Amino acid sequence: MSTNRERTDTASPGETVARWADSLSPVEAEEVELSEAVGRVLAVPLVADRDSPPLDVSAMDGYAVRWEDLQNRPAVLPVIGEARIGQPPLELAPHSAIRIVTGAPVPKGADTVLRREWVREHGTHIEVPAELGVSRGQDIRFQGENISAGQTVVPEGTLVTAPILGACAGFGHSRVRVFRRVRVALLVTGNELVAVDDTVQPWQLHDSNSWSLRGLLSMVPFLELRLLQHIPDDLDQMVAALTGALDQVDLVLMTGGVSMGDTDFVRPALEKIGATIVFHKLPIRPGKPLLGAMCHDRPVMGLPGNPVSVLVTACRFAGMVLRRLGGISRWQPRPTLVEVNDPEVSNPTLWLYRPVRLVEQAVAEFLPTRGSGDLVSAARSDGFVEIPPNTVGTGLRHYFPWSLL
Ligand SMILES: Nc1nc2c(c(=O)[nH]1)N[C@H]1C(S)=C(S)[C@@H](COP(=O)(O)OP(=O)(O)OC[C@H]3O[C@@H](n4cnc5c(N)ncnc54)[C@H](O)[C@@H]3O)O[C@H]1N2
Ligand code: MOO
Repeated sequence: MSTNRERTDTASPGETVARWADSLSPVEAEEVELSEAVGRVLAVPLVADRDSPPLDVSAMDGYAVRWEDLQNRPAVLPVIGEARIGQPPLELAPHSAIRIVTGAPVPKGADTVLRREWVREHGTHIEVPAELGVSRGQDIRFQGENISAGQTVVPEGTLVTAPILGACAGFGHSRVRVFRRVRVALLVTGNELVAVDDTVQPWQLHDSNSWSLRGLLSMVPFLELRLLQHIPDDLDQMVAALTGALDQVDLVLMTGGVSMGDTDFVRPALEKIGATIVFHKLPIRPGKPLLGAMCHDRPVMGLPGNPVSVLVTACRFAGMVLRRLGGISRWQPRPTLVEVNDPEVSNPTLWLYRPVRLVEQAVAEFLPTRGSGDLVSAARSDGFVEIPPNTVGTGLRHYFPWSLL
């Protein structure tokens, strides 16, 4: 009997979720102060307000000269002035030099800068040695050589990094249009769960999934965890919690209760409130019962409750949905390749996700693991690799760190 009876196409699990993510729209945009912009996602391109550099400037401390005045060497040129940083350009008369500092505007008429260590300095004049090789334009940063006014520095959909924040300031943008933060609800299901600071009986578990997910979510600067709720395995309570959450957020993440047990109420609860199930059960291990649904126009993801399944499905699949909602244009994963030495023959039908530790650049080793309940092996790992069906032996695999970004 097929264990994947609901799957009708041959798309890989990554493609199935990517298609869904692609069908979603990013959240609305808002304008924020530059001081609030790092880690947010640009909703408009960052455009240069003027040329960069805005005029020709010196790249070195030295002397601004005319290249043609250097043609008979040794050349002796009187120093007729000093070009300072933050002051408008001076004018260079023929057969003379102007002392200049790094970043100062190149005087009108000058086309070359001589570094001071290349010439003999005599206070009122400089001597340019015969043996010096200088090209026209030497050590000048030309107006607009980085970018011209009106051109795009980075497109919309880019996460604002430190250099982008700097570029915003450099181009005079004191306020930035970004996508508003993605609002997320985390609904953790299970009667067996107790809080981390509660007494735990042998048949109970401390809720670790909400903490694993909070760890991942807290590293995403463009989201806001609006709601975190523990729900018992009860259909009515799950319906009520889901309905409440959907009113407040852009994405609902649920853990547990999504498999075949009689008390696995995630799917029945979603169906009861009119959700469309986009997929349920993907050919992956761990995390096979993963569920994606649309409810009240909002995506809901049911992550299988086992602790490693939650982490893997969040990083590999929920991350795509989150990045898409957040407005990131390159929301598809961009995993690096690592070499692994796989002692096993992989599964003929399932995509496997195995915790690994990076041992050197682009090389990873598998950690012993007892499967999807083994949070210890995940805690000792740096991330995981994806092993497609029927992939055997040593080779390059896609590596995903424990991250939603
Ligand atoms: N008959 C079948 N049974 C199961 C199948 C199947 O295909 N047929 N799939 C298995 C797979 S694979 C997974 S994964 C699990 C996922 O099931 P659920 O999403 O319904 O998860 P639960 O049953 O609620 O929990 C599974 C496991 O994880 C522990 N858990 C749950 N939540 C937390 C939490 N917040 N913190 C720590 N630990 C948690 C829970 O106690 C269970 O031990 O289903 C298999 N069964
Ligand atoms: O897919 Mo489950 O996560 O194997 O235990």
